[in-house]
Amino acid sequence: MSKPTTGPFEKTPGWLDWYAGPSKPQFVLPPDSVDAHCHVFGPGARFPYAPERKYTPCDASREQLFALRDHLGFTRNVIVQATCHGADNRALLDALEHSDDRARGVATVRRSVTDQELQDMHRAGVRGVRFNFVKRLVDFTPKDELLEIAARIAPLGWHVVIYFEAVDLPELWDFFTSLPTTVVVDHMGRPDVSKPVDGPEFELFLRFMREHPNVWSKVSCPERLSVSGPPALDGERNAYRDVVPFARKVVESFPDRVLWGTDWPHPNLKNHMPDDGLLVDFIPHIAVTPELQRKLLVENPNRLYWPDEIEGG
Ligand SMILES: O=C(O)/C=C(\CC(=O)C(=O)O)C(=O)O
Repeated sequence: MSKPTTGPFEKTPGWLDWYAGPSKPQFVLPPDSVDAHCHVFGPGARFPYAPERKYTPCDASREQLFALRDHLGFTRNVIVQATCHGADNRALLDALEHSDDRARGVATVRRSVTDQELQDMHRAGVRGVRFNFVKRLVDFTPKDELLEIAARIAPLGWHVVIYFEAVDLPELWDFFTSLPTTVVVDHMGRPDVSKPVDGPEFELFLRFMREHPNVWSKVSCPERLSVSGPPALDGERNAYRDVVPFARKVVESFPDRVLWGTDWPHPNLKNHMPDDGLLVDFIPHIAVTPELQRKLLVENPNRLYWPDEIEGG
């Protein structure tokens, strides 16, 4: 893979660039595996970062993303709009349009989006919108605006991706459970993994999934959630051990509603940048049988993002 660059923008101080030259995973991904959570950033010279952004990243182009996909052994990507591009989805759409139908997208839209724009996004491969509740990343959007958007994208067969911190789930519960679509949670609702896996905080998240069969979860981002590591660096193939019980619990409790993604290029990590090859080697620790691995990496994401290809779908 080529090396990270930055365009005309100045990166946020302390920004960690994505890892150039990741290792080859030891874990061989099953055929047709999908990296179901990743981003493109810019390049800023072509797709400027949004004025309202809370961070300025290092560029991460579609070519670099697709090179990583091939290097790791994935077949497809789900590219999620990141907040540094606000509701300007041009970089995302450009990536989808140049993916050979090997990528789908999750966009960010405002209530001002037109029906024509939604149709065009659908044609390009967008299949969902993301509602972000992480306060360091976005300004507050009123719930009535989000509900209006959800009602407009539901007839397209799209879903809603939600990103929030575990402590905020009680307050957001009624809103989340009123959404009319499939709801996909980013990174297991960001549990505090220094708390017990069978404690009340994570139990609330499990209850959220148990009681609401339309709720799915990405069991991604151990590098973001881990407190005690060890990091996926220097050949470590047993990384982020403190996250394993949480992700494994979700995979085993809801095998048909889980997704996994690299989260490349890993925005806003503060302490290290993982080697993405070693991150893939995290997967067999949380999906411990070939059947669970196939559901997580192949069947579930393809059912959600490429349903037309599934017989009878
Ligand atoms: O990439 C992620 O999933 C997580 C992010 C960034 C993000 O969501 C965004 O900018 O939209 C984070 O926790 O900073």
